[in-house]
Amino acid sequence: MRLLLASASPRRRELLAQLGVQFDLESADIDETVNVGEKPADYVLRMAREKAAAVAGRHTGEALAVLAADTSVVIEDDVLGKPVDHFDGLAMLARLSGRWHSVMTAVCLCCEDGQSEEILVETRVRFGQLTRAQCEAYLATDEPWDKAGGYGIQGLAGAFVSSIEGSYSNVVGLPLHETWQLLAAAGVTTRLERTEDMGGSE
Ligand SMILES: Cc1cn([C@H]2C[C@H](O)[C@@H](COP(=O)(O)OP(=O)(O)OP(=O)(O)O)O2)c(=O)[nH]c1=O
Repeated sequence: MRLLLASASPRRRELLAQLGVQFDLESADIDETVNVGEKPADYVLRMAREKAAAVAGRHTGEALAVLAADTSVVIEDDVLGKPVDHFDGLAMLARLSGRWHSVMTAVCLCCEDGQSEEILVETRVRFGQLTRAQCEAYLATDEPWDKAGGYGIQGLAGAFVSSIEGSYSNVVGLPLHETWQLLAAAGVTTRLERTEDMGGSE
């Protein structure tokens, strides 16, 4: 079955490729506004579902599965999306400094029969105490702007992280273990289900 990744995120593309699965890319353009009173977990699940549905809707009747995901940084039940400007980015880093927060990624897989499966994965992340100068130095790079919470654990901001509990790939945008399980349950084979190359490496 053909697999489409409904994403413009280079991180998601790289993570899905890590599973050794064949896929094509098509980005979904949806409204990412948080509804009034909406819980963070409900929000990320809705976003992943809407991204998958937007792309699946362009391919009705075709034999394919659509995978989409959404990642948000959550602190005190507030969803931190991508910073809109310097002050927003500074406020986010100041809020995360010296504290634990959650990174939630929801993954939705829409199959050709109209069925969809969703998962929500939460990783706890703690930042060490950051000075204003360190935050400013980070904001002077191009890392924060396309990332939830205004940081990328896979880049310079990896140095901000003093502890992590849970999946690392989930923070980067796609929880590999859970996505593998979701794909396998839907019959989408990854490199880990193929045995034809085994046995020749002694
Ligand atoms: C917290 C964190 C987020 N991120 C990224 C993952 C996501 O790409 C982005 C969160 O925004 P998303 O809206 O989840 O994704 P996106 O807009 O980049 O891509 P698309 O919707 O097309 O799939 O933040 C990191 O790369 N590293 C991190 O440490």
